[in-house]
Amino acid sequence: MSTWVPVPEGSGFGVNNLPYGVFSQRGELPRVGVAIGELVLDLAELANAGLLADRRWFASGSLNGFMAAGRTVWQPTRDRLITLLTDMSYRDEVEPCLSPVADVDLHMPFEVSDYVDFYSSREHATNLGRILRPGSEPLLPNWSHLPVGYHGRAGSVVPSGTPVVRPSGQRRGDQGPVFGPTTKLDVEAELGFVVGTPSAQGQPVPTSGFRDHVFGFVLVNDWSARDIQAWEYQPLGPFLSKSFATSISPWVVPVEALDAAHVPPPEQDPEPLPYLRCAEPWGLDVTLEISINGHVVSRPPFAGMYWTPPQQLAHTTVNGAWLRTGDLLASGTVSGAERDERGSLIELTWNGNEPLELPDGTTRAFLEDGDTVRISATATASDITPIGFGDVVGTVYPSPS
Ligand SMILES: O=C(O)/C=C/C(=O)CC(=O)CC(=O)O
Ligand SMILES: [Ca+2]
Ligand SMILES: [Mg+2]
Repeated sequence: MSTWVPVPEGSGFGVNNLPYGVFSQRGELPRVGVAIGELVLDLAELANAGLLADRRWFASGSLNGFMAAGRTVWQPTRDRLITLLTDMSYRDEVEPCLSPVADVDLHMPFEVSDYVDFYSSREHATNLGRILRPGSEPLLPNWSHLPVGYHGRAGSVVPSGTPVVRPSGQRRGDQGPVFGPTTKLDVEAELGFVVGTPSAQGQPVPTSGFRDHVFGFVLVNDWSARDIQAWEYQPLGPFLSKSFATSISPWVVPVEALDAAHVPPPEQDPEPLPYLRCAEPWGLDVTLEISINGHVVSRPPFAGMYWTPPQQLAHTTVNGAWLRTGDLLASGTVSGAERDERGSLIELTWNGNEPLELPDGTTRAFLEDGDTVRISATATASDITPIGFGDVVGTVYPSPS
């Protein structure tokens, strides 16, 4: 499959990807677009020109309408876009609908309904257990029987580029709690998936229903204040330590685009209960990359995640809780077995005890004001053109207090 659009080598946005996002030209209203190479294809304009069936989903400041329309709309739209971008005979009509991504503003791609965050990397969960609960078993007995998760704060999910203001809160002190700006500001590199088609109240979605309900994947940075977290989290889990900002990437990679990147996930022992079994191999051969101020500090491998996206979806709905368009379910921090595969600073620096040395001569235990964190990811099966997720970026601003 080759496109007439010039796609630079290694772009990650080839015609096999076509991620959806929301963008605006200077002075114009946001609308839906698709990334190809270093360009964005304006779907509202394409529909205006009579080249796409329906305009109302695309002349919109969010993907929610299109996502709610379901797979019977997503699939023909994707097929049509591939035709328009590969068949030379459409070039003259389609070209006016392309603009350089560098010339547009990218927005929040969808409105988040609910936000769930899992804890599905065995390596991450083991590291956090060792750091936060030394002297006890790092993994609690439930961990290998269900994908542990918590409901996060949907309203604090922000698009890439949004400044992250250093949060204040309580942390443990020698003579009782201390209040002030966090001294342990951290990141968590994750992939998230977003629900398109809702489900009915009381009707669990099986693992085999993943494709019917899920629209696509984004990158997630679950910013975390580790000192606030360590003091507040027992027994109900993280609250203010993670609700001040969660950043997502602007491009939503369609579920189908990743079909070529599936790999068998790690073997699950003990065998999960029947509702968590999954016939398809839903490991994803995606490598994330975390950089601080332009220096790569880690490359976490998503293929090693113990609990897979369909298992997370089935677990979320097994009690009859229903899905809504815009529900965002994040994987949990992606960490591999090697030090340079860990998905958070608390792991990379072992709670600040082993600071990272950056090539610019500075060291980091946790984030400093002014630091810019960039997380990117690519699916790179050997026989496919790499599929990029773009990136999610955030700069730390000082506490206002
Ligand atoms: O082990 C803990 O108490 C806490 C762990 C986390 O902070 C992780 C969390 O947000 C879930 C994840 O990203 O894996
Ligand atoms: Ca997290
Ligand atoms: Mg909520």
